[in-house]
Amino acid sequence: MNVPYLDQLQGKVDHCQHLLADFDTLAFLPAQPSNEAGFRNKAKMVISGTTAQPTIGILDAEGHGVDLRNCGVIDPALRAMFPVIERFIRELKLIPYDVPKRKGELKHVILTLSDTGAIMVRWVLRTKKHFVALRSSLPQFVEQLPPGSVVSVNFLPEHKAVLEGEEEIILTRRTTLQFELNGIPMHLRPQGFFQTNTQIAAALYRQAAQWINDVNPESVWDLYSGVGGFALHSAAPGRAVYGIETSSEAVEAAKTSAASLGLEDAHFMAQDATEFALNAGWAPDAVIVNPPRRGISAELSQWLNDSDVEHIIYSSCNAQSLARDLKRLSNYTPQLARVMDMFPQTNHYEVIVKLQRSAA
Ligand SMILES: C[S@@+](CC[C@H](N)C(=O)[O-])C[C@H]1O[C@@H](n2cnc3c(N)ncnc32)[C@H](O)[C@@H]1O
Repeated sequence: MNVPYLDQLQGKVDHCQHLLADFDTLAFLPAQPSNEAGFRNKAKMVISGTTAQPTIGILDAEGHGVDLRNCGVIDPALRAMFPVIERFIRELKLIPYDVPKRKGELKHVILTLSDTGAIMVRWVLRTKKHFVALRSSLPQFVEQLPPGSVVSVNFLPEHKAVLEGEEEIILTRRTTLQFELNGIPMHLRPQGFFQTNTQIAAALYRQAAQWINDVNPESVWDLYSGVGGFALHSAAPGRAVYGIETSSEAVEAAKTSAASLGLEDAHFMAQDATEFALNAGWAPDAVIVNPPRRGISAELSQWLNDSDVEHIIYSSCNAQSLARDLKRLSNYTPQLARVMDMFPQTNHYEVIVKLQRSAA
């Protein structure tokens, strides 16, 4: 922060070029800039303090609440929700969880904003104590939300430094937050992953779709597919697309999008990406991978390296694991890369790389 935006962006390009310097075939396209403020479509807020005076933000080193309602990277439409959240905490007498004392009920509020303006609000509670109050006040709460919004309650009974638990109850009749990126409808269920910067997510999917269409494969695997952004953008008549993702919630959301687009040759499966590839018994013409920060497994790199896959698109949020994985993909030539600034005001960025199998 406090670094002029274009200097931030250049710093990320320099960092990425440095990490990928061994690949002398690689050309960098101009980086994709983002809005430098208000770009985050997700606010993961810790609730602390008291019922009368809750803090909405993060915890300090001693576990006490620090208010971050005015954080400039959060979309203003989400920031506008914080007074509503505060009012409901007071009116329903919700007791914020006190981390040092391990007491209280309301741990977090997780908000996601769609490009349509609709919001998903997830209340993360320790126990069911406040559940009835939240459910009974749903009509009044929904009145404060934009049309198309979704409200749920998540239970995190353990005293753990994680954001959410496994059990989730959706309170609204609507169960998915709907986005529309590049004209493609996408659905997000409460526990599915969605890229945190909608503007850059749309640019990322456009870039991948352009590279896929340039080489026009008959079959594409989208590994680590989340709610299906890459697969849905890669679909075309005469082309089969397969999205593989461990979160069954995300897979269900991707299937809903594919059905609404009438895509008959788009298939989404809840499975480990490595297991899927190693047991598929066939290889597609192109593979897109977009793994978590740890990158792809050594087994998946090995399988890809020995496969008949002609093109790989690797979208990474960690250029360090990307550099390691590109080294393992020694039978492929990295051709093009583009830094996509998913996370302005931080050192983080997304980078997308196009590879082609090297001539034998
Ligand atoms: C960086 S996100 C990318 C999601 C998606 N491609 C998108 O654009 O939103 C990584 C995804 O990988 C999923 N994931 C994590 N480990 C996995 C594994 N072993 N096999 C398949 N998917 C996995 C996560 O649930 C998450 O949705």
